[in-house]
Amino acid sequence: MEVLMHEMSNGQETNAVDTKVYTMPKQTEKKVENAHVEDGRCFMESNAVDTVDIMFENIKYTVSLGCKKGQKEILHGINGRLPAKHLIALMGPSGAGKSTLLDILSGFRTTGMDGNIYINGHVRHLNSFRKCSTYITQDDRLEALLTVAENMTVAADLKLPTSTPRYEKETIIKDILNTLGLYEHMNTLTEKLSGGQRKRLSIALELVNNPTVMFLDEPTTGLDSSSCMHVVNLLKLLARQGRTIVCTIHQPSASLFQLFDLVYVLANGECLFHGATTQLVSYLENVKLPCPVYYNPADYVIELACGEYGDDKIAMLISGSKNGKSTQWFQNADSLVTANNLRALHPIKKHVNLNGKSSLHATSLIHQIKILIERGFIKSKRDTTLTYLRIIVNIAVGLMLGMVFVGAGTDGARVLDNYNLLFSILIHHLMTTMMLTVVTFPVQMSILLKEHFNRWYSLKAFYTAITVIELPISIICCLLFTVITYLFTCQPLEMSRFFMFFAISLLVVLISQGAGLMIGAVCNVINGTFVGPTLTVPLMMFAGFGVTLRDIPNYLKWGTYISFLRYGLEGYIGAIYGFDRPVLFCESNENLYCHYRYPAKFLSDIAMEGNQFWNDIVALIIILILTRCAAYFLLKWKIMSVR
Ligand SMILES: Nc1ncnc2c1ncn2[C@@H]1O[C@H](COP(=O)(O)OP(=O)(O)OP(=O)(O)O)[C@@H](O)[C@H]1O
Repeated sequence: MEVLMHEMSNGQETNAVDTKVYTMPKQTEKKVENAHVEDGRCFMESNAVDTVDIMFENIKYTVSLGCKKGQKEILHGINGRLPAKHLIALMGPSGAGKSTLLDILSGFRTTGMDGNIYINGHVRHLNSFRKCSTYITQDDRLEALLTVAENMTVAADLKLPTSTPRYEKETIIKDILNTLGLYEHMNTLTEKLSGGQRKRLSIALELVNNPTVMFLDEPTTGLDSSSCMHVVNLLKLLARQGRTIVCTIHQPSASLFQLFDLVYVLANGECLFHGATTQLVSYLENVKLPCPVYYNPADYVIELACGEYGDDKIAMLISGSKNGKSTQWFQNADSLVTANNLRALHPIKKHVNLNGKSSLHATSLIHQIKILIERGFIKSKRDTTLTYLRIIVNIAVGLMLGMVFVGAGTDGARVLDNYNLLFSILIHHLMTTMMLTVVTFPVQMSILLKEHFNRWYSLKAFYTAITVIELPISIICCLLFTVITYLFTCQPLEMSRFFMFFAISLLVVLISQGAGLMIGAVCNVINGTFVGPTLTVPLMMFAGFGVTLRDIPNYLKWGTYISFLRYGLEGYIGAIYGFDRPVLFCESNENLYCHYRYPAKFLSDIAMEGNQFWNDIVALIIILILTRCAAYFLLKWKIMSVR
């Protein structure tokens, strides 16, 4: 990995292309409480950082409020400067626009945005910027069933080039965990970590590829004061190492506030103050709104921003900061590097392909799939709900159906019972698989959004991996269920019929998963649990449940062609009663009239043909491909739409 290193010594920066060991300046090291810095060295000593200075000008952000409701401007032409090696706080009351600004600066949101963002004096090129930046969301979107070390290894395997030797990856992981005080929790499952540890793990994961710019949305929310100090101290340490660190924060205590180098105060999408934390009190005096003695300036400025002292005060602050344009209140305002000088210091590297998307990820598609599959299998092994419960439910329901419909498969007098059984089997496969996906996918979706944005892997890799991971467990559950119901209910003991039956079941399971993914990609859990079962009713009707296919009105016939349950049912009927099945033995009423002794009679009554099996298989395969493709494109759309 070819990177430029900025060696720092006591705040002075010199460019160096070598990989010299960076020793923390003793003063800084002392200040950073609890930071685990081994022998005064830190993990990024060999992963040099090219510093990034961010400027933004006249940023406006507008959202559409929906059909005929017009638009709403959330950010109103704000400006600012986020210099390298600074820890910057975005502050403001709830709804001020902090998260929106963070999303825009990080490139997470692009639609509806107007204005200019410059990176080291150059107009921001989003893909290039994303390569050197990372976004840590407020909620910790972590793989709960992996240990800290496993999570870190996955991150290293995905975010570092495949050419990086294993020992180097391990050294990086160890150093990061040491620095963030997580080394002793390496083998702890992530779900067992405390809130503060989880927050630190979120940061640790994103540090693996040594990003130059870090955006953090409320990293201290939900933490006690000591954990808050710990996290912010760590961020300060990381900033001192050459990074630009921007985080939103609600209302910091005085001690927490003074840890930040710069603060950017927002109210109603406008800037009230942009400058050094140490300058806030002077600024307030300057605009004739002096901070009361013994008052936390952070609290006071938030009260002003909330309008507690009148809206005219907000207007005074906006004009005092020139809506963020003024850099007068920076610590060394005169020594700020101009845009021209920044451009000269950081010329665009000739080898950088600004239009290329190919190098957005550090590893190849195949490698990403491999790592994600490995991660998926570890999760499946540990997830008793998803894996063991699925197996148990399939065995239990299989046994129940088997006992209720025992012997129905051979008895000519119970053909209708058997027909109901086949329907029940279809509904079981549909509901258990689809609803499981609908309920569990949103959790995966939130992790996907974070990891995909932070360039861990492509959507193709994620989608391929989840498809592959599901396959073995789906096959096992489906096989167990099929064997139990097939044997208990005495379906024809012919290998070919059994496998035909199993093939139909498996295809229905896989299609139901695809349908669950489609719903899960678009809906949240609540909407999904409503939409899923609601959609099954027409699917059942079009399959011939309660109404024979012949009796469905012509204008609704199209439904029978798209209902995969129809092909499933027809396939089952073909496997059980088709292919010239001999005359059935009427066990329960041997001496009486047995209406469906001849399978052909039954097929004619339900308006199905017994020889359609292969057509049904082809139709199911086509529907499977279509649902899987649709789920992929819906996921892609979802990812784009949240931005
Ligand atoms: N898509 C949207 N549609 C309508 N309004 C939106 C949308 N996104 C954000 N807003 C509004 O923009 C304003 C700023 O939201 P934002 O989440 O940035 O605030 P915030 O300062 O981060 O608040 P908090 O601290 O409570 O998270 C809020 O009033 C919010 O309701």
